[in-house]
Formats: sequence, C-alpha cells, structure tokens
Amino acid sequence: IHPSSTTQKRRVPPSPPTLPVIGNLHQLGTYPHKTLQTLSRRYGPFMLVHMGRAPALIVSSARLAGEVMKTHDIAFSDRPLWSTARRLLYDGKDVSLAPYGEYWRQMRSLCVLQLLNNKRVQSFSSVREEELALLVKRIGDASPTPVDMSDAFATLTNGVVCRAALGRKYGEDEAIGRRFKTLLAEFVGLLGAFNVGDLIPSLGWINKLNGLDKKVERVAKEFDDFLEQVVEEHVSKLNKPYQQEERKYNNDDNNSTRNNNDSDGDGDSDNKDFVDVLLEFQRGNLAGFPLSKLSIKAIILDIFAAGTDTTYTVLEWAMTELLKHPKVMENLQREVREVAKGRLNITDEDLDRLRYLNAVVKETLRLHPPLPLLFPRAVTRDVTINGYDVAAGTMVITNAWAIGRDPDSWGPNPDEFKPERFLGNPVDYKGQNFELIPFGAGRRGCPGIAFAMAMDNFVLANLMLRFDWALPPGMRAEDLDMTQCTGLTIHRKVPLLAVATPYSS
Ligand code: HEM
Repeated sequence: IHPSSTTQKRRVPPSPPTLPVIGNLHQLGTYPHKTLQTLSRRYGPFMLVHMGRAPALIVSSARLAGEVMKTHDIAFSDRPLWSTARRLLYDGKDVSLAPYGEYWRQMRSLCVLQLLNNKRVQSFSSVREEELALLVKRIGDASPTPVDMSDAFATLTNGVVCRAALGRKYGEDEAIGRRFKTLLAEFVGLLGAFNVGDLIPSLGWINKLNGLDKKVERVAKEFDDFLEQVVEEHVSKLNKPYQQEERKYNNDDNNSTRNNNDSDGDGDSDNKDFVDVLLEFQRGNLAGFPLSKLSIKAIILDIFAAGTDTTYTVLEWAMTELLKHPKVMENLQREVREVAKGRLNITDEDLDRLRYLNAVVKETLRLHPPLPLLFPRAVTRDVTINGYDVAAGTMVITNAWAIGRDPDSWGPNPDEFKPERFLGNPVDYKGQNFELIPFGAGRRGCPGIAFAMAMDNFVLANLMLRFDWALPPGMRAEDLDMTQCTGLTIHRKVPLLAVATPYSS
C-alpha cells in the first residue's frame, strides 16, 4: 500500500491510500456515490482517488462544485475518453461526450437553441397529454390491482422522447418496437458498465474475454442501423412534401402514435420532430457548420441516452417517496385538486401555480439525483484550485448525491424527505445553486432541464389529481423497499407497485 502523496512538490489533493494497479477501485463498492461520500468525510470534499491508473478528483461540497462548474468552468469542461461510451456515441460526435472545443460548441448550440428551447418543449404538449392519457387508462384499467409504476413511467417517458425525437413511437406491438426497447435497455446498461480497460489499460484484454467489446460493437451497430432507417424515412418524407401535407390534414389513421404538436396553432412547430428540425438545418445550411448525417444520428442518440432513463427515474422516486409519506401526498393532492377546481386535468399553464408540487420535485431531485455522480468531466489544462494543483487530463467526478445530503447545506436531518424545506426557499436545480445540482451546471450543464421537467411535473400533477394512491394490500410505508440499482442512472432495484383508485371530485 502506498501512502497518500500530499507531501509531493505539487500540492496534490488528499487521497486515500492506493493499491498497486487498481488504485482505489476496490473501495468503490456497489454504490460508488455512497462510498465516495464516506471517504470524503475522512479525506475532505476535494479528494483525489485512483480509478486504476486514472486519477479522479472527487468534489463533494457545494462550494467546491461552484469552483469547478462556475469559477473555473472552462478548465473543467472536457469529458474523459471512455471507450465504451465513445464507441456507443459515435466516437464523441454527439454533444455529451464531444471533447470541449468548436465542434462541441456548435452541436450544443444546435441542441439548446433548436431542439430543447422552451417553445419547442411547449410544442410537444399534445404528445405529453396523449401519452399521459394512455398511462391514466392503463392505471384505471388495472384498478384495484397493483400497477407496476416503474414500468408505466418508463413506457411513458420512452413514448414522449420517441415521438419528440423521431416523430413516432416504436410500440411493443411491432417487432421493431420490441427490438428498440431491448436495444435501448442494452445501450443504457452498457453506458454504465464497468470497463476495466479504460481504467487499467494493461487489463484491456479482459473486455475481449468477458464479451464486453463484442456486445458494445453489436449494440452500436444495431442502434446505428435503426437510426439510419429513421433518418432515411424522414429524408424521403421531406422529399415528398405533398405526402406531408396529406398526412397533416388526414392524421386520423395513427393519431395516437404520430405527432401533431403545433400546440399554439401558429404553424411554427409544424409537426416537427427533432430529426425533421436537424434535417432542415442540414439542407438549408443553417447550422453554421456542415452538419453531417452522422452528427444528426449522434444528437438523436444523445437525447435517448441522456433523456429517457433520467426523466423516468424522477417520477419513480417521487412516487416512491409520496407513498412512503402519505401526509406529503395528501398535501400535494389538496394543492393539485384546488388548482384544478373540478376539472379533470392539470394543464401546462397550471404548473407554475403548483408551489408544493415544485417543492416535492426538488426534494426528490435532492435525495435521488438520477445521475448521483453526474457525467464525469475532465480537466483541460493544469489548474490550481482550492489551494491544490490539478493536472490536465484528470477526471472530475462531482458527487451530487453527497452534496444533496450535506448537513452544512441542508441542516441536521438531510436524509429526511421534507418538501417543506423548499417552500419560501429560492434554491433551484437550474445550475445557480450548487447545493442542488442534479443537472450539473455551467457550460456543460444539462440542456434538457425544461424538456424533462415539463414531463415530470405534468405527469405527477395529473396522477395526483386523477387517483388516490396506496401501497399494495398488506404493505406498510415503512416496508417499502428503497434499494437502488447499480449503474449510471440510479433507479429502484425492484419495481414500484401501487394501487390506484380513480378520484372524482
Ligand atoms: C431528470 C432528467 C435529467 C437529468 C437528471 C439530467 C442530468 C444531466 C447531467 C448531470 C448532465 C451532465 C452535466 C454536467 O456535466 O454538468 C447532463 C448532460 C446532458 N443532458 Fe441531461 N439530464 C436529464 C434530462 C435530459 C434530457 C430530457 C435531455 C434531452 C432531451 C438531456 C440531454 C443532455 C445532454 C445532451 C447533455 C450533455 C451536455 C454537454 O455535455 O454539453 N438531459 N444531464
């Protein structure tokens, strides 16, 4: 065991003792966010650990997260070169893994300004409404039998993301839809898979032996084939504008799966899904840079990689906490039902008035950030921060999970689910308050906040309005299994079951 190297010439952040070759990997355990929290209590909120050969700076306090994501934002704006994720995401030709630089800047602004802006998010309100209606029907039909809410939420978010990105759903009633569902699950699983070769290059051969390399190749190829088909379908649709018109005025054949999302009727959104928008930019040379087909596929894949699992996880944990805390559920239902005033639905316009709902969602994101360690960053140049020297290329991991439970920010009972702490408290998750950073912050912060929150708030509000909820017979709130799964996105290990009773005012 090598002792900590804080006494070297360079002022290196404190670190736990390491083992040869594997560094601190043996200490990470099943839930790295929890073990890193424990280690940071001993070695401090600015700690260097060794993931095999790769040094990783672990940031575990709000103040230091602000230093990394705001004060020294540029120096911390790269992403590590992880081979599995790169292979899956077009070798970093997407947004989330692109190296910090001109290409990333161009792709990101396309994403932020054209795909995920507020107006575009609003344009999908009818998609959200239709997918919610399917969810409500599924729950109503099952009543009073318990419903697998985890699966129901996953289906809903996939449906919304699919329709926004691709213009249609790939339902389980079609072979391609079933294949797509499995492929997406494999894809997300691989993104969070442990790749020993990235961390200990001399052991890279293990990936061949355990089949990881082969699986990554297969999934990347299959997803590419799928996206190629989707893009080609859109291209031929664009090439036949009269068919588009025909579909627009005659959209009764497949209304529940095709988009019709010109919500304000100004013709501006024109049923456009993300692929349509990107192809238009490509054709009109509007992006300001040559937008290749590969870049289009990479952006779309990013939307699925970054936007589906994360968004449904919030719903899953929010519902879990509400079932565990019936008093909170009651308060939320009261608020939602008062605002609805006898109507059967909560609209997007109502959401701003739902203060308690907003607090419930914030509290869920605080205790259950879907990506507890965010997406890792990498340091672009040597930098001195918090009195320590951090070398270019160092991986940076921000423990949003630990920061969300830090008593210095959240008081004596930080593990308690208590939405009231957000009432009259301006702390928000949009990247300005570093004690609450489930979406990261700064130039590489999540561009999908509006898209995700439009869905989560809307769905949660409407489920609270339409149903009364209980745990399956015989289960008490204190028996509710809170075990987390492993991987990049932390959802429940066991599906959440709940019994719904339709509510009528
Ligand atoms: C609750 C849902 C979501 C959570 C918790 C979440 C969280 C995150 C986090 C932590 C990052 C890294 C931020 C950083 O490095 O500071 C990120 C990046 C990103 N997210 Fe999200 N996200 C969510 C939903 C979405 C959605 C719906 C989309 C798209 C439709 C999306 C697209 C992206 C993209 C493209 C990036 C990469 C940004 C870059 O590297 O420049 N996310 N997200």
